[in-house]
Amino acid sequence: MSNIAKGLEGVLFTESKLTFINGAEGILTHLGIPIQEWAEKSTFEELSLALLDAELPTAEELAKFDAELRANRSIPAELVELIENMPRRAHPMQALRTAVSYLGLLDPQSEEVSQEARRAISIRMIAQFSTIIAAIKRAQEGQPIVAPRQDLTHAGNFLYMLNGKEPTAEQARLFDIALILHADHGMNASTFTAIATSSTISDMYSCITSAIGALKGPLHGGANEQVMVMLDEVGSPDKAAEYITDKLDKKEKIMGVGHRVYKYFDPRSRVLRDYAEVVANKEGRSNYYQILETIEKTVVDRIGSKGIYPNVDFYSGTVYSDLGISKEYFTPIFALARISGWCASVIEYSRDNRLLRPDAVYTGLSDQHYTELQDRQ
Ligand SMILES: CC(=O)SCCNC(=O)CCNC(=O)[C@H](O)C(C)(C)COP(=O)(O)OP(=O)(O)OC[C@H]1O[C@@H](n2cnc3c(N)ncnc32)[C@H](O)[C@@H]1OP(=O)(O)O
Ligand SMILES: O=C([O-])CC(=O)C(=O)O
Repeated sequence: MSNIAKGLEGVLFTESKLTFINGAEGILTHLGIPIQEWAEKSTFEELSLALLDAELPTAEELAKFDAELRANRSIPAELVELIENMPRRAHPMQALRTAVSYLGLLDPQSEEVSQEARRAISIRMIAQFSTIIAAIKRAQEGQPIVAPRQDLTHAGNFLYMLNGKEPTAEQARLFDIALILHADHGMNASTFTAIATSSTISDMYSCITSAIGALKGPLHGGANEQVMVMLDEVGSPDKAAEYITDKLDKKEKIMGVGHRVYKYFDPRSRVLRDYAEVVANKEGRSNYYQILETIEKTVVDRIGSKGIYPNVDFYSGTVYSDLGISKEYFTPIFALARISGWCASVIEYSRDNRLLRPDAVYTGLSDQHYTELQDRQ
């Protein structure tokens, strides 16, 4: 009987210097630095550069990178036109997948796979993801697309393009922290997908388009949207415990809890919970937070012993809601942050590439012969 690692659980397929996770204790570090410190002291721009180069940048390197990001925010007019003409009913993740694939068609460097080209394309994609996602939202809502500004931070400019008005410094910083928390997470399904694509020596746009497809599913990045669906279904805090108990009795999954690696609190969920609480204390928005608190308690009491605790997707939506972002855009926002981790991981793996090609235990028939169609039952 062969040993099958179902879901590749626990399989080590490469080495990485970027991200360390201790799932039993709920520890996450990038370049050895705890995620809480990145969230408190850094910026999305700095973490993105640190991941791309696998080292902490100097002030000069960061300033150069930041300037490159700002200079590359605009997207080609052909892509704006495509976004404006996309079907309104499309989910924004479908739209993002198509837009990124199209961006690859428009980039004359897209087929280059040297490390230098991969890095240059990564910088452009990190810069342009925010413009694409904001444009998709504006177009889907029938509003004019807002051109990027160079004088705002990455997070501030995204909120500006999304809402058509400049965010406060507090809003921009809150969003920056959310981006930091989502930027990278080891060999998660979408990063693995990006690496699997790059391992055939395919181009960056193909890697990232495949990663977007993997992130979209509700067992991965799509869970943040589903948490909001659940909150709306629950409706009020007094109904939350019964709702969860009922779901667990029926052996249904609760969205935003459980994780392949964390068997304790995902540290990112703790940071987001603190911000969600701040948001909750603002007038009129406490309902969601109170429902989440009750769900967390009910889940941990009932199945915490199985290692089921809130993950990063549990509290993020309440923070985004406060920034005026509707739930269909929660997963695109995840992609807006994870683009850095995807690009950095592809670059890291490509340095010493080996084709990814696992195997399956064959359980089908043997010693068969072809039966003519008319002779089959
Ligand atoms: C950014 C991210 O990708 S974070 C994850 C986002 N996804 C979600 O929030 C979706 C909800 N969560 C899940 O579906 C799962 O926890 C996953 C897919 C994330 C991880 O799943 P796995 O590692 O395959 O865990 P597995 O399915 O083996 O679960 C172990 C046990 O916990 C239970 N369990 C796991 N997650 C949940 C959940 N969300 N709700 C209820 N029970 C759960 C399983 O039913 C199983 O119980 P059993 O041993 O009695 O059969
Ligand atoms: O690591 C995982 O499997 C999922 C996750 O939390 C992430 O991608 O942020």
